Amino acid sequence: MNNKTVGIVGVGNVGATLAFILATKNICSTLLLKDVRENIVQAMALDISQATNAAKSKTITKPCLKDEEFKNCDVIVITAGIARRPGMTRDDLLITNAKIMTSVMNSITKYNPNAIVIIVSNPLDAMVYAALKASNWNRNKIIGMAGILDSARMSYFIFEKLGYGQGQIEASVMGGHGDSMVPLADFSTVAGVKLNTLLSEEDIEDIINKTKNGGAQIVKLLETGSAYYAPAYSTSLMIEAILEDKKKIYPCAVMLEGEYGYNNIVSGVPIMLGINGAEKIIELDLKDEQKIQFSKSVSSVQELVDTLEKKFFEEKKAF
Ligand SMILES: NC(=O)c1ccc[n+]([C@@H]2O[C@H](COP(=O)([O-])OP(=O)(O)OC[C@H]3O[C@@H](n4cnc5c(N)ncnc54)[C@H](O)[C@@H]3O)[C@@H](O)[C@H]2O)c1
Ligand SMILES: O=C(O)C[C@H](O)C(=O)O
Repeated sequence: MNNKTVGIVGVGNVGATLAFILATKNICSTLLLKDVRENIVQAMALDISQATNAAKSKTITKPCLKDEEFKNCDVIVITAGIARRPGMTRDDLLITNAKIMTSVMNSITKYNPNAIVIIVSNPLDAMVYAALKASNWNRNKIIGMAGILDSARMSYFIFEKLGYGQGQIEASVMGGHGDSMVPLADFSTVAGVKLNTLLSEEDIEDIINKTKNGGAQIVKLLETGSAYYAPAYSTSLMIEAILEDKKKIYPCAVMLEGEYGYNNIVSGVPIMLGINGAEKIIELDLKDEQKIQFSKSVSSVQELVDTLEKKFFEEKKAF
């Protein structure tokens, strides 16, 4: 058993599901939970602790009602914020969640100077930007979860189309976690076999569109919120890679400083995840068409960041 502490801020659907995975799978020794809803955070800590005992896992889960109790975390996951409902895009959550993200970052940085922070709240790339801006922390320490989820969705849609290959599919998605994300069919394989060997162009196009629409599809069916099992599981993979210094390559949202030709903007790219967070950014050799799509995706995140800068950070400075 390691001696690691993971903290989760926001124990709604994604946060509570993630807590359940971490505690029952014995991924950390201590799990700290925080939420503005104090009864919920206590209920989740009790329920998850009892599940942990059923699982004979050693993780200790604690609710934190005060800022100073939520301390010395190795990894912190932020899922705090509102989720979209049918008819909304993730971008509609921008200002509400930026306020929440800024207040959460202000409250956690003081007591957790060594933490690596994983952002889940949407709109994802803009929230990573807001968290970096609120904390002034280095870019390796604040990383967004989305690429693993989007790639898992793409893998599922490939399986759905083929009817075989589950467990052998490696799909790849980069760019922002929005409608203009960039599923990379060329970099996706089934047991090493390229997609275009197995599927027609039309089928691949259909998989790409379904992947881009994967979150909205679940929002429409759920009616009251958005997906949480696949998001929580994807986040747990990032946590394991960091805590165990696995140096695994995953698509995650990070601040670009020259990579792919972009600066001061967050986007999803393959990175190496280890004990220091985002330890390396990998630059794929993209084709011209993929570069154009990536550039459109970056531009849509840039629009959100510009709105944040004008409507949120400028206004905050004025007070
Ligand atoms: N990056 C991704 O791929 C991905 C995937 C799924 C969900 N999301 C996003 O994650 C967020 C959470 O989704 P969810 O389904 O868990 O929503 P949810 O409504 O079930 O949970 C959100 C939780 O945040 C809490 N919260 C709100 N303000 C807070 C604050 N200031 N401090 C602490 N806690 C606070 C709420 O009380 C609630 O328990 C949403 O923004 C959603 O869009 C992102
Ligand atoms: O779709 C959403 O709003 C939640 C999340 O970003 C997802 O992709 O499931």
